[in-house]
Amino acid sequence: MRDGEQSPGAAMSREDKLRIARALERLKVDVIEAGFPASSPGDFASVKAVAEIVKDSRVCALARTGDADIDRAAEAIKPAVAPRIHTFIATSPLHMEKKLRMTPDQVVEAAVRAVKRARQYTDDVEFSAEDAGRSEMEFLCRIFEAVIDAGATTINVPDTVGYNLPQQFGEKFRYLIENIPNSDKAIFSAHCHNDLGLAVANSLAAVMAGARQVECAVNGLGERAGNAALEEVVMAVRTRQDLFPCDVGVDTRHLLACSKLVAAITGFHVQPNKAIVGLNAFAHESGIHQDGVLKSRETYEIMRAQDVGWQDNRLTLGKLSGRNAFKQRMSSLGFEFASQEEMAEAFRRFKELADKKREIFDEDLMALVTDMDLSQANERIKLVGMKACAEIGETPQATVSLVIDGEERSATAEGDGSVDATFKAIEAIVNSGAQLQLYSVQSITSGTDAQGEVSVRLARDGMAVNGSGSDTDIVIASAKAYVNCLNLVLAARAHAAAGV
Ligand SMILES: CC(=O)SCCNC(=O)CCNC(=O)[C@H](O)C(C)(C)COP(=O)(O)OP(=O)(O)OC[C@H]1O[C@@H](n2cnc3c(N)ncnc32)[C@H](O)[C@@H]1OP(=O)(O)O
Ligand SMILES: CC(C)C(=O)C(=O)O
Repeated sequence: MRDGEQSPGAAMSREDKLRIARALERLKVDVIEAGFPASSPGDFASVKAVAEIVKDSRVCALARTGDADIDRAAEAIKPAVAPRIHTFIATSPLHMEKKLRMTPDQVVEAAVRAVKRARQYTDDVEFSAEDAGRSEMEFLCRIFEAVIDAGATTINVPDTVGYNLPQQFGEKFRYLIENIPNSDKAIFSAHCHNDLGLAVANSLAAVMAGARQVECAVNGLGERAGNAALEEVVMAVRTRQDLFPCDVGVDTRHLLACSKLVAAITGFHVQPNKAIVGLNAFAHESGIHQDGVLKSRETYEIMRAQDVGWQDNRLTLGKLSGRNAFKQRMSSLGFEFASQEEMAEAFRRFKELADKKREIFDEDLMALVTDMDLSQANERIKLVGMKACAEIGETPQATVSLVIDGEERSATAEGDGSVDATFKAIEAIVNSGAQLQLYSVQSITSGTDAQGEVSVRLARDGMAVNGSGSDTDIVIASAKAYVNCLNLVLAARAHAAAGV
């Protein structure tokens, strides 16, 4: 949480940190580094609040080597069941000379003094040699031996600027553990940054070489290009138990929920192709893969989607998909083909459509097999008026007027926000019984006058329908998308009723 928050733009309030701390505890992480209490009164209060509520994980606070930082950290974590102080100082020639303006001897002295002071507050003290990735090995051995003697129980080796390569980083751990006389009295830890995209690989190399703590962040957040992604480190160790000499205690079924919470709080959304928690991490688009997965999941999946919190894997349909996936999806929508010829003809038309359209939705498939062109579907419902009010301290309200088959009807409803109130007002008129499965807004261009494009997915009777609407006002765009979806649902239902 501490380094994750160092992502530019990801600063978190006390309430945000509490929500994330609860999620991390549910995930069963061993240590939550909650913040840097000396950095501000607000962060001090956040760390203290986290220390007060977390019971099952250690709660750690970061501090520079100065007395004031250590004392502030100690005060913040005092309420914790298992408090840890993490103190650090830079050890690379560049940092010592240019940033700290200290000699190596002064750095060792400051480190030892800080660890001893921290030990007066807790017997769980971590020491980090900042920029260890560019530090001299002999100096690292010297300072680590000294701080272990002073009482440090965890020795962290940060690749602060993400400069190392996996083999090299692993070698460093091997060298340190073998050459520091008292290395057996501390747990060695890796803290890797992702400047070269190697944070996870370097962390894993460190574990192979003897590290037993990995400092990581959900979704790989952190200073600059971020830290090692927690979910990737955890699943690599869990999935390759044949190679790792240790396991992790994390309850992986909460990984996705935790990732979503962190994304929602920080506003840093996860890219679709992100390992483990990206939307496409368990989605198969191409025919050969889909066929394999349908026959035996393991052909193209090394992990189970359910084990990291997804409901299931997904077979998406597009121009690269094959007959088996197409047939399976049609069957799940309730269509069984009467003959091979009928199936071949439907598949031919599916491919034709897929060449034109990037994503194929369920209603496109319905249209294919029922010969109806949903894009031309009659608009039985028309949005002719709407008003939405949102005032601070008042419940949002919306009034919507629709013309349905020529007859105008209006309704007013309240909701959790203007969009929710609008959807409720529409439902008060049409009473469709459909479930809202997805709502997303995207701005088509930048600027506050940009058009908002809203996508809505409604599901009914096992069929999902996607509608969209755009407007410079996102509440109106939302109403248009919902009505568009309802028209598609009605068209599909009418077709089904007509037995087409
Ligand atoms: C690698 C990492 O991620 S380390 C963690 C980084 N996180 C942060 O910096 C977030 C919190 N930081 C802050 O809020 C502020 O930087 C503070 C409160 C810590 C310090 O603020 P300021 O007193 O205004 O100092 P400023 O940030 O300008 O400079 C840092 C000072 O700390 C010193 N310093 C840096 N690391 C250490 C250390 N480990 N031990 C002792 N002093 C240190 C620097 O040399 C510099 O000292 P100087 O002012 O004598 O030149
Ligand atoms: C304080 C240390 C562990 C750190 O964040 C870094 O070196 O990147």
